Amino acid sequence: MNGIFITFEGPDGAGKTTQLKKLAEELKQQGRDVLVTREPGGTAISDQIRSIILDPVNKEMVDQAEVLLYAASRAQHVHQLILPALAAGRIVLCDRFIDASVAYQAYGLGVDVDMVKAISRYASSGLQATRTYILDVPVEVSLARLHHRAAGTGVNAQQLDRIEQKNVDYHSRVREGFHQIAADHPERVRVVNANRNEEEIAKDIWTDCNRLLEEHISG
Ligand SMILES: Nc1ncnc2c1ncn2[C@@H]1O[C@H](COP(=O)(O)OP(=O)(O)OP(=O)(O)O)[C@@H](O)[C@H]1O
Ligand SMILES: Cc1cn([C@H]2C[C@H](O)[C@@H](COP(=O)(O)O)O2)c(=O)[nH]c1=O
Repeated sequence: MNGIFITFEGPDGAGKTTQLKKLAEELKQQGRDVLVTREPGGTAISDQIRSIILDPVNKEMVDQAEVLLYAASRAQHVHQLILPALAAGRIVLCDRFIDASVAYQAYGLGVDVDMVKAISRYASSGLQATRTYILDVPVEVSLARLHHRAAGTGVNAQQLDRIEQKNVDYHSRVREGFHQIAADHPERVRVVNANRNEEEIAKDIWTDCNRLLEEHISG
């Protein structure tokens, strides 16, 4: 694996996609070969699984099915898209990865953490991110951003996806999960205060990413 795998994590509406796009633009301006992708999704099969997972109609989905569907989507994504891109030396920027399963399914739903990690490891054949940016904001802020974005596109609260519609307690547990992940993996994870304006956040990520790229080249 010659490429670099960078993931963006954080609660729904924290601003991950906004920051991922900004970083992708900066890297492309440097002439780097960048692949932007997301989970669940990234391939045709993974996107079909995404539709099932997030469809608000599927309210009766049991926790086991949810864990396995995210893992199935990830398995296809990793093997069909991410690993070949990394083997070709590309920089892969992924909107969510295994940490999301740990935060949402383990901490959010209460599924056993080691079980979620083991299933994720199997799905991804042990692939780990080189660097993970966790965008951290209070839950009220991320949910307000989410609703504001939805309103801007004419989407009402009932039309939010199945996970976004979960209650504040659930989203608070997810945020705690991300904090625990950061504490467990200080070498890989950078927590970014996302309760600031977009440019300040982007500057911090860019500074860290540049350092990472230099280490990668010299190492
Ligand atoms: N720093 C910021 N300050 C205020 N608003 C922001 C900031 N960053 C992003 N937003 C806005 O918040 C909304 C959510 O941003 P974005 O889609 O990037 O979040 P996300 O974390 O990718 O969401 P999701 O979890 O649903 O994928 C958008 O309307 C975006 O324009
Ligand atoms: C990978 C992954 C994602 N989720 C959740 C997190 C979000 O609520 C949705 C994805 O929607 P987004 O708008 O693309 O962020 O799915 C999860 O619960 N578990 C996972 O492994």
